[in-house]
Amino acid sequence: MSIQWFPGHMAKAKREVEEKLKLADFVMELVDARAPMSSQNPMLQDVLQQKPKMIVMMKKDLADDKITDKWLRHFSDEGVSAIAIDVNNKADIKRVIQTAKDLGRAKMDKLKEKGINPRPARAMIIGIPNVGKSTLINRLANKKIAQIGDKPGVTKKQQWIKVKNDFELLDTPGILWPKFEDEMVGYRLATIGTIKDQLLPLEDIAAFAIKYMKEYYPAQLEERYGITPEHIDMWDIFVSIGKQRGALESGGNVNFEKVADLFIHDLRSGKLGDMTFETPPES
Ligand SMILES: Nc1nc2c(ncn2[C@@H]2O[C@H](COP(=O)(O)OP(=O)(O)OP(=O)(O)O)[C@@H](O)[C@H]2O)c(=O)[nH]1
Repeated sequence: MSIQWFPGHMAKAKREVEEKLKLADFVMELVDARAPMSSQNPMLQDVLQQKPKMIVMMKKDLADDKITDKWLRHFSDEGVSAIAIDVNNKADIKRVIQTAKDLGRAKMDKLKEKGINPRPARAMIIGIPNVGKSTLINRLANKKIAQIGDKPGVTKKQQWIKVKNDFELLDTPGILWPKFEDEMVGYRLATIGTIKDQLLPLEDIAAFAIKYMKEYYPAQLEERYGITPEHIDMWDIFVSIGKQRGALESGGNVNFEKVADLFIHDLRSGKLGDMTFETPPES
């Protein structure tokens, strides 16, 4: 199944981002550390044109550290400065500020060479829904500015916030929607809770994630649900989880929807451990 956004919505979001971008010297592109490529927006590159950008891999506390390191090497090989952060870690926020300051300074030095008076560099945060844009803006601003929600699509409507004396940040982020030409992108984003659950059937999302875990994180599946490599059949796996966790209907049959719901809840809340659902192309 492929997911379609309304083309009108996407075009409007792109126009809005392009408008705001005119004001910014550089961009912080936020991606989810658990699916760093799928949570990038393919349109961003042509929207950005020549603007410098840094990538901030959000939610690293929920991702697999080994794969996060691989992604950081991948972005570095591509010549993009990237950092991985847990938004609730103060040292990580300092690293965001330092990386942004360096990127901004490079841009301002170029202006100085052209004889233009230096001023604080201006940054804008861009990312797909629910990636953590508002939370990061608030941490950088050191106060509550943007609306935060744990459901996609909460950020609404700007001024410049001074981030220490290092740079200025636009108080509203740019939202670009993910694109699902590859249905795997849709499944990865649904698994980590970035797209609305209504877009794909929950049982399909759970089946996708269980299959991925069987291949890459079998120990975590076994530890919580007793699912071993002998469990080959997805039906069998759902029944096992359902019986073990009491996801039953009144007649004692396993309720598949409940199983999918509790599994996805366990996964998103980190109860199944830290995981990443996408590896860099070369690995
Ligand atoms: N564990 C963890 N959670 C995070 C991190 N960053 C953000 N979150 C959570 O992710 C959820 C979404 O964050 P928001 O800041 O609302 O995301 P947004 O990108 O502004 O979302 P929209 O308004 O939908 O565009 C919230 O529940 C945050 O607490 C992080 O580094 N680690």
